[in-house]
Amino acid sequence: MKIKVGFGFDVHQLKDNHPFIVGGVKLDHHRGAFGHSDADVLAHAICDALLGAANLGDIGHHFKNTDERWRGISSLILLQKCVQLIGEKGYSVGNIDAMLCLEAPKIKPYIDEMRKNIAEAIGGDIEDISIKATTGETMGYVGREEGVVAYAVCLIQKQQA
Ligand SMILES: Nc1ccn([C@@H]2O[C@H](COP(=O)(O)O)[C@@H](O)[C@H]2O)c(=O)n1
Ligand SMILES: C[C@@]1(CO)OP(=O)(O)OP(=O)(O)OC[C@H]1O
Repeated sequence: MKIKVGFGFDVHQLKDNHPFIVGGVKLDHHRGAFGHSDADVLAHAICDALLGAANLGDIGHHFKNTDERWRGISSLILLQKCVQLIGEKGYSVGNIDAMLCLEAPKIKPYIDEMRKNIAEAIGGDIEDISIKATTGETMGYVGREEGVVAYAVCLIQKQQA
């Protein structure tokens, strides 16, 4: 078995009266993430972790933010496409561990739905998807609610030829 590790990071600007989609869940909040797609920071960090593990570049390389096909798209679809891309190199997803940095809202009540959405998108087991969160303790752009950040690591695996 060949096992590889990947790391992903993403940040999106927060704006008033904007939808806030994280892990495919629409959060109930007065501010939301701005981007070309649905700006799902968690899905994007996971995409980058998967692509990085397979040495396939990053999300912007595969899904350009000037391409009208991706405008407003659910990032769970982009995640499915990343799983297809690593699949073409013979890899499947082992596990994912992610960290969200956002001041508000509290995401604890949404975490299981996010894990389910991510697991469905990658065609994996919810037990292999971990999502955690921390605030910025009122400091920096996270603390001022100017932005939202996500980090993700993953393992991917394939049988040795
Ligand atoms: N947006 C968030 C941020 C944090 N949590 C949960 O609260 C705990 C305490 O947060 P700290 O920033 O003080 O570390 C943290 O362990 C998370 O479980 C959250 O649900 N949503
Ligand atoms: C996902 C893409 C493509 O719609 O756009 P955004 O939603 O702006 O997100 P970003 O994290 O900048 O990643 C890459 C993009 O090309």
